[in-house]
This record gives sequence, structure tokens and C-alpha cells, in this order.
Amino acid sequence: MKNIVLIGFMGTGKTSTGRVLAQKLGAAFLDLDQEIEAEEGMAIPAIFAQKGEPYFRAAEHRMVERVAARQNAVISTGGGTVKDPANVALLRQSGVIVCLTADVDTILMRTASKGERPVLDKEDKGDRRRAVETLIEERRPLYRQADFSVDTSRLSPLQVVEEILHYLKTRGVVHA
Ligand SMILES: Nc1ncnc2c1ncn2[C@@H]1O[C@H](COP(=O)(O)OP(=O)(O)OP(=O)(O)O)[C@@H](O)[C@H]1O
Ligand SMILES: O=C(O)C1=C[C@@H](O)[C@@H](O)[C@H](O)C1
Ligand SMILES: [Mg+2]
Repeated sequence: MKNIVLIGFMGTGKTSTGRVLAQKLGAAFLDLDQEIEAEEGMAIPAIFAQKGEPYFRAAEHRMVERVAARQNAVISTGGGTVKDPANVALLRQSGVIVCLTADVDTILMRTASKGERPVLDKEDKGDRRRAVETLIEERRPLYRQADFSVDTSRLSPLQVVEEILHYLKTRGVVHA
């Protein structure tokens, strides 16, 4: 099987949905953020705070090179992985790209816990909403590079997985 690569904004469910999808397919599950944390021995907010975003993006690119060399895996990316065109090219070569989306209110609700996502680290609620809106707009063309998209706003993770499986079966990527 080709890899199944999940892209999309923070809080769209790449990690939670990817894990369930991998279980259903009997495939390996690789979460880029978790792999980077293990490699660096640090949580992502600490990497951003102590080493800076450029350092994180370089580590992210090296991890993309590593996971894209695998097969039979569900790969959940980080929300900003698609900012580097070289990452998108590598992931595209390695498999099928599925984008998860959600509306702004849903994203704000799902990412409400503090201190986990440095690029959304804003004290004021209005600032946080504006940061999400601006970043989504900026990144929309990047997420649109996917082969297939699912709006997860009103779906459970299991329903999202069912939609992805239906697409993959229709395309002959996986068998029924
Ligand atoms: N379809 C869904 N319905 C309801 N809650 C969801 C759904 N998908 C994810 N969640 C919840 O939203 C939160 C964020 O999900 P998750 O960490 O999987 O997002 P992500 O896309 O991996 O984000 P990041 O880019 O920051 O890694 C989690 O608490 C998760 O349980
Ligand atoms: O959207 C982003 O830029 C990020 C999303 C997360 O998955 C992490 O990769 C990190 O917090 C950066
Ligand atoms: Mg994630």
C-alpha cells in the first residue's frame, strides 16, 4: 500500500483520525510531531521556545524525508508541514494526500488547551481567533494540493475515517 498522508490545519484531527485509520488498515501510524518530539527529546512548545521556529522547521523537513521513505504507513503531518514545497513533493511521491478541514469555531474549540500549539499562543480570545483566520487563509492554497478533502466539523473521528476509507476504496488505493 502507498502511504496515506493526512494534512490540514491544527485541530482538524490529523493525529486522532490518523491513529484510527492506521488501526483499521493494519498499517503503521507515524505522527510527524510525535516523531520530532521523540527525536529531539523535547516537546514542540519547548523546541519553539528554546531553539526557534526555523530550527523546528528544519527538524520537520528531515523527519518528512525519513517518513516519506516508508511504505504501508498512515502519516499524520503537523499543521505547518505543507509550508515547505519540498515536504509536499516528498509526501506526494510517497502516497495519497488527504486534507482534513474544519470551520474556525470548531478549530478554536479543539485547540483551546493552552501551551500546546506555539503558533496559536495568544492570551486574548480575539487575537487567537484572528490568528486562526489569518493562518487558514494563508495556508488554504497549500492544503488544496491534497487529492481529497474531508470537512470534519460535524463528523466524529470514526465518521471521518469511514469517509477516507470510502475514497481510498473507490480509487483502488486499498481493497474492500
Ligand atoms: N472529528 C472530531 N470530532 C470531535 N473532536 C475531534 C475530532 N477530531 C479531533 N478532535 C479533537 O480535537 C483535538 C485536536 O485533534 P488532533 O490533535 O487530532 O488535531 P491535529 O490535526 O493533529 O492538530 P495538530 O496540527 O495541532 O497536531 C483533540 O482533542 C481531538 O480529540
Ligand atoms: O500549524 C503549525 O504551524 C504547527 C502545527 C503543529 O502540528 C506543530 O507542528 C507545530 O505546533 C506547528
Ligand atoms: Mg497532530
